[in-house]
Amino acid sequence: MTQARVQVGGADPYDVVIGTGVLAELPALVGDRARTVAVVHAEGLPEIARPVCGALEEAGYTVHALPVPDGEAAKEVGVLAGLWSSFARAGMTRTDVVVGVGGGATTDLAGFAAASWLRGVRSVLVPTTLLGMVDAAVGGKTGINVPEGKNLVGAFHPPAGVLCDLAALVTMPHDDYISGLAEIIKAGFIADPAILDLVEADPEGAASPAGPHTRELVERAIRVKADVVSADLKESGLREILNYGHTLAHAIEKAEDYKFRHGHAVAIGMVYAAELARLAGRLPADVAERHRAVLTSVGLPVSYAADWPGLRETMTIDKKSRGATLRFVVLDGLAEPGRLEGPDEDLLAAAYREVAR
Ligand SMILES: NC(=O)c1ccc[n+]([C@@H]2O[C@H](COP(=O)([O-])OP(=O)(O)OC[C@H]3O[C@@H](n4cnc5c(N)ncnc54)[C@H](O)[C@@H]3O)[C@@H](O)[C@H]2O)c1
Ligand SMILES: O=C(O)C(=O)C[C@@H](O)[C@H](O)[C@H](O)COP(=O)(O)O
Ligand SMILES: [Zn+2]
Repeated sequence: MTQARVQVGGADPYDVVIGTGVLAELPALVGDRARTVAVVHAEGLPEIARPVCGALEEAGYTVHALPVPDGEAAKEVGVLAGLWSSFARAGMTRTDVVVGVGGGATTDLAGFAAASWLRGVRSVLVPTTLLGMVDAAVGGKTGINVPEGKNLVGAFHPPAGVLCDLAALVTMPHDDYISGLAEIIKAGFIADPAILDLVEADPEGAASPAGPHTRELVERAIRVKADVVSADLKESGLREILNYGHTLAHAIEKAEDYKFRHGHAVAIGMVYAAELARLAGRLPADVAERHRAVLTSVGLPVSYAADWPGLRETMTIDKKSRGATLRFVVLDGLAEPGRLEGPDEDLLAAAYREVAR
């Protein structure tokens, strides 16, 4: 299978390589200044880390495989502190490299460990989930959760490269695969409606790594993300569009003690954002309804009913807020993202009723 390459621009450009056999590029990305490489991976997935460690050992590096808890449990300060200790014991210097292998939670943690160790060492990311490939590993957002909220501690620290081996997707649990589709569909609504057409034409195919359009969906979503972060790495404006649906999503994840899949929360959050825009008279009803239809067609949730005051309170600390002003990414039409600033409380609650019904 041929490989595709998407360049991410900015001060330190890098490539996202998509295909099979991509690990052959790993030693070149780690580079010849490094001696030691820390390979951070989920403890339940040693088989995923093995070829990565093997490729590095064969290239002559001293490799330390560092298992961390599976999934979201990795994004905790105690786990990060454990990695710092491991880096110290491994004698990791500024020319050494961190490689993150796994889902978005693992690469978010590994990226932040690299960003914070010695004030920043090189990282290379090898995402092994759909969500990791199309979103988490691309763009340089790294971080961990704290009890007060999702991703509240982190850094912008772009990797030196991202290697997406599509063969990894076949072992993914179905619900985690579907979770990744939510971010692909997000890319469709904010920038590339051809994604929505592909999913709608064959929802069953879209929901499987063996589907006929998997590669195209992955590539299109990566291109959307790469274009945006190339223009605005540090989220001073444009990059906020990638946060579509995330204001409520992150509040749901916190309310569910981070046990709710990220993409599932984003699906509900996008329906909420669409309802906000519809009720504000900015988005036609059929586009709002299209959110429900396309998300439901692949098995994603579109409703959620829990304590509204609690969710509302959590949303206050969203990173897009400025002072006391809550700000949402909304759509004024398909692929026409805008902002809704300081919506009144009645509107916020009314949109939530549409999600909770
Ligand atoms: N940094 C960013 O820009 C960004 C963007 C989107 C999401 N995220 C973050 O990404 C995380 C979600 O990522 P995710 O959906 O990959 O979840 P995840 O990292 O929790 O992985 C989901 C599950 O899949 C398992 N897994 C990973 N690869 C596998 C494979 N090939 N085969 C079988 N099982 C495999 C993992 O062990 C885990 O149990 C969230 O923390 C979210 O906040 C970050
Ligand atoms: O890359 C971005 O920018 C995004 O917002 C992508 C999101 O899908 C992702 O979940 C991100 O981690 C959320 O960022 P946060 O700044 O709201 O924590
Ligand atoms: Zn997300």
